[in-house]
Amino acid sequence: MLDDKTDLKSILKDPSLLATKAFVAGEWVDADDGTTFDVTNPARGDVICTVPDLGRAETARAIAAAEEAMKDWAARTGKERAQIMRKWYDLMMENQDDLGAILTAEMGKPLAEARGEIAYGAGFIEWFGEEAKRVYGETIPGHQRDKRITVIKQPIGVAASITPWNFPNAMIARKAGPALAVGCGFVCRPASETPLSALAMAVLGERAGLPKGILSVITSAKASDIGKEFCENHTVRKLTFTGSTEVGRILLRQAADQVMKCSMELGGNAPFIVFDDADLDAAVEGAMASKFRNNGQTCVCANRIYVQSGVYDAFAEKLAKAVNALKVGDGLKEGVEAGPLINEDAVKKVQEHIQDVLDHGGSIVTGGERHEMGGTFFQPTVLTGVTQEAKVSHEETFGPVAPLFKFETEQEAIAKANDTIFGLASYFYARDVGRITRVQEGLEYGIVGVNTGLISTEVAPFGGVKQSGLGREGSHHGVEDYLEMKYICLAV
Ligand SMILES: NC(=O)C1=CN([C@@H]2O[C@H](COP(=O)(O)OP(=O)(O)OC[C@H]3O[C@@H](n4cnc5c(N)ncnc54)[C@H](OP(=O)(O)O)[C@@H]3O)[C@@H](O)[C@H]2O)C=CC1
Ligand SMILES: O=C(O)CCCC(=O)O
Repeated sequence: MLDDKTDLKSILKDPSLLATKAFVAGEWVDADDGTTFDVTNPARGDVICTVPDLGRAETARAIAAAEEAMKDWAARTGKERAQIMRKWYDLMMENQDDLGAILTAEMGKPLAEARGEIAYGAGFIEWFGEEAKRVYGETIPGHQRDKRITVIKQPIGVAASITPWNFPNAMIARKAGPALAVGCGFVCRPASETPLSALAMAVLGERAGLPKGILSVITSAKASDIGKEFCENHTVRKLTFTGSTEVGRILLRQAADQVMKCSMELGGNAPFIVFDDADLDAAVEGAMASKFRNNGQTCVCANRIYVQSGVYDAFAEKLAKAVNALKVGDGLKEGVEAGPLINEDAVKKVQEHIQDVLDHGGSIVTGGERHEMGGTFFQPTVLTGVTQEAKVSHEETFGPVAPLFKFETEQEAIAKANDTIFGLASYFYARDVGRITRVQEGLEYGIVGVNTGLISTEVAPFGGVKQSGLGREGSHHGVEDYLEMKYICLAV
């Protein structure tokens, strides 16, 4: 275990996984101009290491190399690609502890969660490697006697990704997985806060036998330059992004100039509804999992908790008890369940949302302040008496704040849950089968968790409706975003 003075490298079983150069066109490189930027540990505030600050020129080289490497990669059989991806999956799982420690150090989530993310991320590599063998086409009865119609699916071309800091491994894995599986080249630009997990994945990808140039990792401090290169470079055929709706809109506008295909996994504002016939203990367990996973910093975290009036007080009391039991601290230390927030801006947003609830007549049941550990640690918080006028009912808090709204009827709960521009994940707890059916059908969301707070898995299609995004990631549907359909009409 890392004590406060030990450096990260010294606790890794394989210190070579802590790569500090960028991976471009199959080479480990510095920036052309030699510049670097710091990667810091949000729990301690200290610098872990520096990485190269690449720009558009290096990104263009990575894109060109991906195009070149694709010629052979796409020509291989699905099974050949699958074998390399399986090896990559195995290496990720064999190195789960080290990858987890690197992830915790740069991002802050507790080690157990970080190891869980490695398994989750590796799962996408395994799943999509298997799918490589199942990129099926179609035959369609001809429209004239002498016509034969077939539909084949081909890799879309070079795919580029931009991903956030909250899942430094899994968000890349669920984009790289389908792209590489179907034969695309892949260039990723990890968040500037968390480049180390991406580089460690590339180390293992190289060991697994991914061909030179098929995968590049662009470390950079300034995202907008790399985003522009991705959108303006004519070799890139696909942009896949996870992050805020605001940045998603910018990228969609930029990508429009060359009519680039885009997948967008954007912000959420997940409602979590507890009906009066719910198993309350199960609902509290689900709310803890959904709300406090990654310290509230996921796009599928419960953001608004609606509780029916008959069980409101009992639920609030049980939830506050569970929240008070959470152990906050440095994620690299044993038993910690909630780490720091990613940065000071995140703390300010949490404070603003809490103050706004108080200004609208709500109250704090527990938490509400910076944690005594200082830095960006924040007390897990429960708020009651929250109304639709509060900011938290319209904006993602992205922090450990559980705001409880009261409602009376099923129709009211559905209407309030849908009263948002977002439509990613939603959750509800109930036992009446008629109610369960009506509510799951009535929620305008891409994902509905019924009597569960955990919905993430590589085997299901993850994605949102409304302004939460475009496309689906995971499941057999996940490869479609990286394929083009070609219709062939043969006269015989
Ligand atoms: N849907 C989701 O999964 C996520 C949602 N969010 C939401 O967004 C809020 C802000 O978080 P934040 O991390 O700043 O999210 P952003 O959307 O700003 O960042 C996500 C990624 O996009 C990059 N980026 C930022 N601006 C541009 C640009 N102009 N062109 C190209 N890439 C860009 C970032 O780079 P860099 O790291 O260098 O800034 C990062 O890699 C959160 O509080 C949360 O509400 C955040 C993360 C994930
Ligand atoms: O917050 C996000 O970026 C979405 C990932 C969460 C998940 O896959 O469960």
